[in-house]
Amino acid sequence: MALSFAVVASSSSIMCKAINANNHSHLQDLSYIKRAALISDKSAGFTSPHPSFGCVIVTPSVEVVGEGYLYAQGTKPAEVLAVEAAGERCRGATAYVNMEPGDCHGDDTAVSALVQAGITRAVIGMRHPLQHLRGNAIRALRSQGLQVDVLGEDMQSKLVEEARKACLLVNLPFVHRAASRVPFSVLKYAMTLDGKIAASSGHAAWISSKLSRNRVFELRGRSDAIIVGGNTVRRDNPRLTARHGGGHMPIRIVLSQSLDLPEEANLWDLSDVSTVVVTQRGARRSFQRYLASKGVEVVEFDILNPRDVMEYFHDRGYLSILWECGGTLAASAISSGVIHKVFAFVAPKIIGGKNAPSPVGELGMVEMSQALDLIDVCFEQIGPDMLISGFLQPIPDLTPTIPSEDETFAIDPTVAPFETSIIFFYKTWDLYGAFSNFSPHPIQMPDEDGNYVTWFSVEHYYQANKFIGVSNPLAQDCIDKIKSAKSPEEAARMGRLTQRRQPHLVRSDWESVKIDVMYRALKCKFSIYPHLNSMLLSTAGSVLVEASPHDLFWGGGRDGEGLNYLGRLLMKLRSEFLGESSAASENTCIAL
Ligand SMILES: NC(=O)C1=CN([C@@H]2O[C@H](COP(=O)(O)OP(=O)(O)OC[C@H]3O[C@@H](n4cnc5c(N)ncnc54)[C@H](OP(=O)(O)O)[C@@H]3O)[C@@H](O)[C@H]2O)C=CC1
Ligand SMILES: Nc1c(N[C@@H]2O[C@H](COP(=O)(O)O)[C@@H](O)[C@H]2O)[nH]c(=O)[nH]c1=O
Repeated sequence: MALSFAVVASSSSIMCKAINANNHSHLQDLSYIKRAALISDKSAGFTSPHPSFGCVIVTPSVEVVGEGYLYAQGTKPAEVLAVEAAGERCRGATAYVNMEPGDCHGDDTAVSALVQAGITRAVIGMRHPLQHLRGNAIRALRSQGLQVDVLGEDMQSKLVEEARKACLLVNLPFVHRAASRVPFSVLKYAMTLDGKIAASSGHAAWISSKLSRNRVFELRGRSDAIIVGGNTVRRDNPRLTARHGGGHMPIRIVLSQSLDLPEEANLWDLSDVSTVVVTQRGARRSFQRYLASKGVEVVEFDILNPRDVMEYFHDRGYLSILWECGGTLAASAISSGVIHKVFAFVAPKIIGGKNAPSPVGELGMVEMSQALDLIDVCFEQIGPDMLISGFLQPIPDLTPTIPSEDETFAIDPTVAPFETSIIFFYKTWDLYGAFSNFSPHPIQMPDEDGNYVTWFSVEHYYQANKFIGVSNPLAQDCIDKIKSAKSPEEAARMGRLTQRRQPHLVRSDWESVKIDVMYRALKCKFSIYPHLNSMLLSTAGSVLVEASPHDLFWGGGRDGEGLNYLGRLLMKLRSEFLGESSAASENTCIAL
């Protein structure tokens, strides 16, 4: 009897231990997934726009041996960096990633890095939000024998939901991109305790404290664009730059129907970053020309409403927008349903004033029951101010809009999508992202002395070529900087900024040679990567269009008014590849 009791006792304690151990490892899993989400956010504010990926590698003895995060599109994937850091200790280890790797370029760098390193288990915070990538990496990892646990699918609990939410939040702009046709938008304002965003004179500098305004610089640095209305430009003459030291600068957008804007304004100074003025078709044409002469881009709309404007910027690839307008435009944006989150800085000050403006103008509501309730509200004290933030709309649930793993297709040149008669491509994360100059495919091109030089992407090579052959040493400096730019986006920014600020450094024949420069770079790219070559060939019969709504030279424009030179060059190459193998003998690049 005593013996059997002892047996029962010991088997139940073994069971308890097993449950505790399971629970413990479950909690560990969640803490490492949260860590992956946290580190994935490290690149926010440095480059844009791109999704955030983080990877943490943990050994069976529960030691973190490698971590990595994606710095920008086109840089080393988080998984590769983490595997490199962990080295041999990857064998038998678990990789935690906040989001399923999304290999949009026809290769499978992230997946193969994990497989080849000997990782045996992967825990994934969420499936990739984009339909054409969703499930691919999970399937590939499983087919290579890894145990793959996806939060919310293979692991479920209240705590799992919490960790999954951390993963969703860190990529919220990207989740929105997958779920809707407008970018993720945040309305930010600073108001006094009595709810005014300016005195009745319109004076507003400053309501919130310096500490709060520094936080605004950070918010700006995490956004792709900042929007204000015409009145704020007239009244505040804002700069709207992210001045918290280095990092990414969002573009500035002004919405003005009348275009009755000042001739001199800080926003027309483009030395740090560009400005786009969005207006009603036909408004003050002479002022439009004036702005254009200063390099300010003007975009016309038939009817200027926030939803159309947001759809346009979505098509331009913007993921997140910060609205820093006054109450008039804020009300219009909220009514149009394009604002997703609010950041309200409340300063302990009272200014009074019957006509002093408030953060949100007329919404047409008459009863408190109509008020919009914020979701997931947070309160944070910043110096003397209180920051209240919350969502106006729930986080999109992608599940119903995205087919299951089995329904999605791999990028396979033989299947239906390539049969459409017009194939649009633009951002690297899109289905045909590998056609973009920004896709991370290094090329080797001969320099002026015929020596082969490696460029991280076609965009790096193209931007650097603007300054080649110019005797000024600053031009060579610029080439060197572009060459070592960490991402194609950074290379583009450097090249465009130098061209704008120091036009004398641009080679005099640039306009006449740029198409050829691009052609040679593309030819190299599509010659040396067999999977890109077959993807290009598989589009035979379709028109290729770079779906840039604003680049009217390389892209197709909003309504097909663009010259689409990038699409044309790709189609020319495709004909050459299809037509003759002799083209290979003329190749000006070597295989990598
Ligand atoms: N404390 C704070 O956080 C902030 C305070 N402010 C203060 O707010 C005041 C300005 O507020 P407000 O007048 O509301 O300024 P807004 O920034 O909201 O500008 C309104 C203007 O936006 C343009 N607009 C374009 N499309 C639309 C549309 N669909 N709906 C509405 N407007 C559109 C119009 O410009 P146009 O007339 O050119 O056609 C309109 O007059 C200033 O005193 C400023 O200092 C401003 C921002 C933040
Ligand atoms: N007055 C006010 C804000 N106002 C916003 O900041 C803009 C000025 O930006 P900049 O020129 O870059 O410093 C201004 O046009 C308006 O959009 N913001 C705040 O955080 N706190 C404040 O008290």
